[in-house]
Amino acid sequence: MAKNTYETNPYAVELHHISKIYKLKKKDGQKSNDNESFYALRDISIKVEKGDVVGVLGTNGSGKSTLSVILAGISDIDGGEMNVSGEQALISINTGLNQQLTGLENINVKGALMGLSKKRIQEITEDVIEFAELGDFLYQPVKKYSSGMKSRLGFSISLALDPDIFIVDEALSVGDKGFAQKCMNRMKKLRDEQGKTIFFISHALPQVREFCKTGMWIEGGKLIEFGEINEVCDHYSEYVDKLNAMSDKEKKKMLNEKFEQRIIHNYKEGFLSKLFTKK
Ligand SMILES: Nc1ncnc2c1ncn2[C@@H]1O[C@H](COP(=O)(O)OP(=O)(O)OP(=O)(O)O)[C@@H](O)[C@H]1O
Repeated sequence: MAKNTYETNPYAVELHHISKIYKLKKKDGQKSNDNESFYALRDISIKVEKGDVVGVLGTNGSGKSTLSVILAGISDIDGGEMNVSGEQALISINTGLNQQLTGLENINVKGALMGLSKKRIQEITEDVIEFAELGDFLYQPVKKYSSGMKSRLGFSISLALDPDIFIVDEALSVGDKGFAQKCMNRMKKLRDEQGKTIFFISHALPQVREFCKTGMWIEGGKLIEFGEINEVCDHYSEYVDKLNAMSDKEKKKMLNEKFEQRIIHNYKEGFLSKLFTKK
């Protein structure tokens, strides 16, 4: 369903009514024919111009990571249409590294999977060695890495692969301050000197305001606002302040209501594709 178009298209990413559905585990006593599923994302449409830097906001469980794997082409959508112009790379805490392989082997596997030449893989390896600053840990299996070290490796590999579209999902939150700053400086260069398209998923609002041009706020799997970054951040902050002012009882009630609204009873495979996908 995801198309990759390289022609002179002003948009890096176009989402037309996309939805993502997860199956819910059966509750005790639930009948086997009561097929319940859950909207992780529902009917989201946006157009992101090439070179835009989009800050993705939303409270826990709102659907940001689900969106990141969809944008990266790792996860399929269940309805709607997605057009992507260019190569994408996801940088996240779960970086998709093979835990059994060493850091160096991971670079080789990634390069080989992408069909790169030996020479290109060698260049990428040198870039990763320089940027990640992992020293001899590169010869150790990734399962022996700390989460910050995995983030260093994942970030460095994605940078070296030089994609057109970066999707950065909370990746800086586990790195130490020095490395996070180094990554931020590099991302600013990608934005200002190379005109890369970046999706930046983060709960760090001051950083989002400073770095991004456009804001995308999702809540309960739905798109609430897509627009100028400071406006979207202001509205999102007001919402978070209101949530914080609620009593525990009110919060619980609201969370349960949000959850209920996302449930699809008697879900039938493929019904969304029929509803939303343009023929
Ligand atoms: N593989 C899965 N199977 C079932 N449900 C899932 C799966 N992955 C995510 N979900 C659910 O989908 C919803 C969206 O999750 P997602 O991880 O995208 O949220 P998020 O906005 O990234 O949250 P956070 O800020 O906590 O990282 C959540 O309710 C989550 O429980």
